[in-house]
Amino acid sequence: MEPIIAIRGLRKNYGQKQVLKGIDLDVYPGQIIGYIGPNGAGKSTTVKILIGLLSDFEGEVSMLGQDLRKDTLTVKSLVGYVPENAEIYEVLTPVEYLSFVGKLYGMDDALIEERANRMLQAFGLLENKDQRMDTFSKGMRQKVLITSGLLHDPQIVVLDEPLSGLDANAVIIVKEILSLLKKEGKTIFYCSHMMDVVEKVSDRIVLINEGSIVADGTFEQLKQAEADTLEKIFANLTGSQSLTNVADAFIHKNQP
Ligand SMILES: Nc1ncnc2c1ncn2[C@@H]1O[C@H](COP(=O)(O)OP(=O)(O)OP(=O)(O)O)[C@@H](O)[C@H]1O
Repeated sequence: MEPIIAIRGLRKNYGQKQVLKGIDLDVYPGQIIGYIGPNGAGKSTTVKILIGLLSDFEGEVSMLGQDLRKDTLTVKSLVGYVPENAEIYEVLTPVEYLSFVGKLYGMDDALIEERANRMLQAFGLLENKDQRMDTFSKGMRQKVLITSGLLHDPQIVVLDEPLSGLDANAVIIVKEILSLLKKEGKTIFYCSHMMDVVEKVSDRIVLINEGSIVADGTFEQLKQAEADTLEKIFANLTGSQSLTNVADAFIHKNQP
């Protein structure tokens, strides 16, 4: 099977700082990849490259067989992106915002309305659909962002910490949405710090540390190689010192 996302020798620098140090990764159609790593590991940088927001990288990235550098527009039309936070146009209502997003993807009005209503209803936001979003809570805005990322029925869905601000019920809905998308054959690239969710929804976990992949496999494979929970696996492979000692040093003055 051909990979739907193929990343070869991906490097990215910000000034002198090398943030991605040669990432090689093949993602196959229908996989849910949990892309995890400590703060500053390079997850969002990878995501920004995949969705075509950053183009000054070294290496090769192809999505759906298209070279990202040569055909950014096609790739963008087939990929859905759900960010953690976005500059959402707060003076708009969800209906206005989603209609704007849908039109950018070339969708017709009837399809936008049908899909937007269905998704907003699932999130319990239908009664707020004509309300300006500057009156919304963080979680309500996040639900609109998730809806806008999935509105055009993309083949690949890239999510960067999408559960930020969501209540427990919405988290359950999003987890369910991810497994339904998988059943439809969509490919999901999911970045998160919520280890319990990653453990449950991902069928492959890729752990990145300081710009390099340090583990790649199913949760079962990582468990056999490292430890019995994803939290422990994460700590084993990325913690430079005992995390308990770090907490202790944070709270207590060093004893002479
Ligand atoms: N625009 C930028 N200019 C300079 N440095 C940047 C920029 N964006 C990110 N970096 C640096 O690149 C490194 C990787 O950042 P990135 O946002 O990809 O990490 P991350 O794994 O997503 O982290 P987090 O879990 O905290 O979101 C960090 O050291 C960060 O300071």
